Formats: sequence, structure tokens, C-alpha cells
Amino acid sequence: MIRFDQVSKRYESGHEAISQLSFEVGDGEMAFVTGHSGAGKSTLLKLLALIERPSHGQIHLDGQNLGKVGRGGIPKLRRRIGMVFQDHRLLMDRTVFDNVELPLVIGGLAPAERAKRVRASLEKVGLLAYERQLPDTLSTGEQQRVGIARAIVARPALLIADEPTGNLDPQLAVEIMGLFAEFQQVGTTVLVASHDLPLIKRMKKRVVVLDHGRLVADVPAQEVL
Ligand SMILES: Nc1ncnc2c1ncn2[C@@H]1O[C@H](COP(=O)(O)OP(=O)(O)OP(=O)(O)O)[C@@H](O)[C@H]1O
Repeated sequence: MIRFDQVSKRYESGHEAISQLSFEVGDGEMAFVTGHSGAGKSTLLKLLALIERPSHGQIHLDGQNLGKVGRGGIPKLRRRIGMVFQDHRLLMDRTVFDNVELPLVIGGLAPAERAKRVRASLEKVGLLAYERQLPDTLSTGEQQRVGIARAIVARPALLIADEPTGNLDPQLAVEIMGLFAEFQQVGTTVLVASHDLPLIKRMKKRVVVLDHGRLVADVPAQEVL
């Protein structure tokens, strides 16, 4: 599903955030990317979503070389990727339903099909009863779940999440990670950047460790203690 071959990313500032990174994530696998602040976790995810471009090396997604995707191809690529951010980036003047529906409107789906999918996504994250509310009437954890519903509504093959539990209390964080594991169980490939080591260990999934942009450890799920 994901293949990085000797990927480096140097920002315009001259800082090399990712250095000669090579790794693969298989179809339907779930993995965590961890490492110190500034290790390059967010940059790695941004390279996958073509928010940033590598300075060197190649990234393949489902066999497609991302270096060959031009500006015009980016929306199509992003429709295959569900993205979850720490700050969830919801539109505060739109209802929960409207927020989750947005990717489908952009995707051009018919209204009846959109409504069906939005409700199925909201049900998965346990928020069906909140569809008519505005996001700021919801708790932080609930808002984060709306962000997750929005990320999965277009049924992406790949779900990427950048510190999705960063500002949640520990119990909510466990719940959110549990949701990601459930998506993996139904076949979605899931890549989560997090620095929450206790939580990562608890999930017993593969862990890729970055240090100053380099891969320093890649621990298979069965070896996570
Ligand atoms: N747009 C940018 N321009 C210049 N440098 C950047 C840019 N984005 C990130 N960096 C630098 O690249 C390095 C990696 O940043 P990145 O955000 O990928 O790390 P991270 O592991 O996600 O960190 P954190 O856990 O603090 O979010 C950092 O040193 C950061 O300052």
C-alpha cells in the first residue's frame, strides 16, 4: 500500500526533516509512527498526502508513484486518503452532518447516497444523535470523532492521522485509538503519528520510530511489549 524508497525532505529553510527513509506498510496493516518532537512524523504524513513533496527518493501508494502525480491529480489522490488532524479542522459554522458530508460533496455524490454514508460514518463513531448540532456544542473528544467520521466517509483505503489524541484525556485517547483499530479490522490501512508511547504500546501494532528524520527502529506488532 505504502512504499518509501530512500526518501529525504529538506525544507526551504535548509532543514532536513526526513533523511533517506525507506519502509513499507502493507495493505490493511496498522502502524504507528513515533519519535521525539521534530523527528519528522508530520512531515512523513504530509509527504503521503502530497501536502509536501520529497527532495529525494520515491513514494508509492498502491503502486502509484506519487512523484508522477501533478497538481491536477492531487484532489483525486486525496480522495483515496482519509486524514485526521489533532486540531480536527472542522467548520464551526456548519452542522456535524455538513462537516462529515463535505468530502462527498466535493466527490460529486448524489444527495441521498451522501446522507446514507454520512449517517453510517456518524454511527460508527457513536455520534448519530448529534448530526444537527454545531461542532462547538460538542466536547473535544466528540469533535475529534466528527473529524474521524469525515475522514472515513468517502471509504478511503488509507487512513492517516497526525497526533489524533494529542489533546484528549487518556480514556478518550484509548477510545479513539480503538476506533482506528476497528477500521483496520475492516480492511483499511491505518498510519498514526503519535508520541504517546504508553498508548502506542497498549495498542500492540507495528511501531516505526523516527529520530531526526531517520528510521531508527521498526518493531513488528507481535514484538511490542
Ligand atoms: N514548513 C516547514 N519549514 C521548515 N521546517 C519545517 C517545516 N515543517 C517542519 N519543519 C521542521 O522539520 C522538522 C520535522 O518536523 P515535523 O513537524 O515533521 O516533526 P514531528 O515529529 O511531527 O514533530 P511534533 O511531534 O513536534 O509535531 C522540525 O525540525 C520542524 O521544525
